[in-house]
Amino acid sequence: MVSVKEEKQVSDLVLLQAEDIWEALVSLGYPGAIWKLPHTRDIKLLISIRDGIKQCQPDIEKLSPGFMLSPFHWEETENVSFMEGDIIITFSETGMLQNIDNHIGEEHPGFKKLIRTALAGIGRRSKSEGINHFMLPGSEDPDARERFKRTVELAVAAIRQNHFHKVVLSRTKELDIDNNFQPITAFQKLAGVYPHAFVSLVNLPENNELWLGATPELLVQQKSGGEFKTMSLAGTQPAKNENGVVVPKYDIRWGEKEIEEQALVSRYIVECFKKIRLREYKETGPKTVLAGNLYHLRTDFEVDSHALHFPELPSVMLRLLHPTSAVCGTPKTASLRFITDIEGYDRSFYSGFLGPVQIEGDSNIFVNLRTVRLKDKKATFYAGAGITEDSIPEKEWEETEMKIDTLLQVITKS
Ligand SMILES: C=C(O[C@@H]1C=C(C(=O)O)C=C[C@H]1O)C(=O)O
Repeated sequence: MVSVKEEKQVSDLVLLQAEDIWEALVSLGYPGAIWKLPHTRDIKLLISIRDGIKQCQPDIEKLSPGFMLSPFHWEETENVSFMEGDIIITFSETGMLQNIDNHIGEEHPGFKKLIRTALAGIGRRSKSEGINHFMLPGSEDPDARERFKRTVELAVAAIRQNHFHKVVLSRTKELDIDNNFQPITAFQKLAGVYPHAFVSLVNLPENNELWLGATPELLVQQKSGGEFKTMSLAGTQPAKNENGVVVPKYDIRWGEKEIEEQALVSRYIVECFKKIRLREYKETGPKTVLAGNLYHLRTDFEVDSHALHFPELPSVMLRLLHPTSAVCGTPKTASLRFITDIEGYDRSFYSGFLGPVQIEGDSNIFVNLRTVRLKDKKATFYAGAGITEDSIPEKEWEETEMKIDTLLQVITKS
């Protein structure tokens, strides 16, 4: 028998918005992720109640519905972090609850606690206005720019000595977070502003951190109908002119450096296909694509994995692709060694991969770019730039600033 109180709870569920459930899962310490796929309207929220964050092999085609996450430093035989989709909730673009897919049953105490906490939070809903709550540091680390430029100079010298062809060097920018900053509000804002990106917010209670991002780069997509997709994305220039107006795509011209840099990523992907003797792929591009405040060059690669009777293609390719030369370099081993020795910090989940697996039969794994880690009242932004023989250190620094601005400009603007 359902009690009157419980009946009321069920009817109240429709009142719940994404932010109510997000706040509840964070306060209860459940791992979870909320995301919006490019070119879709729905927002999905996944909560892992029973097992916390598991470690497993990224066998995409064999996994149950969940959310996968890996740091940059990951080798093909290692496990990745995986959140089982105990509860998967769909919200409309405006945050209204549309569907609850509950894999643990209505009577599960964890589920009941989540709903009770979320319902109690309705009254405390945050306002989406005025989220300008990052505190810019009074004086930015004056050495950061010079340090980064020195690493670029070292990379260019190593390239000229033929140690490798390309390396992606990255850095961080750290800001203090005000107590009123709401990550979920920032997520909603990014999801509204960047329809072409994979926008996500991930709660990792074991690490006491959240990751928020709006990445333009797909690593591996596998649809239930057999469509497999990956892409090479590189080459960067600002999308707006000096007057703040977006320059139309057809007016964008690319220099030799960017064309070569992106071609190296495409070549790397083709090499991965060659390793598994896969010749039946469709290659489209390169074309100019908008990603927030930036333009990039992109080539799409598509395969029909059903026609090839190759169900394990997504996990085979994930293992071959990561880290691609869009975030690491070519050749892989030498550029990775250079990053480990010279970059001077731990990338953590930045330039790793993340995304939903087997949700309604589809898996969408992205490269974790344009991302910020929220931890201990500090926001750490991450960005990198592809270094080739022709790199100019000052321009590479500016590129990382622009990439950091993709998030910063949106989430600090009220
Ligand atoms: C490394 C990043 O971006 C990657 C590097 C790019 C480049 O070097 O031009 C462009 C897009 C991404 O593949 C980043 O956003 O931090």
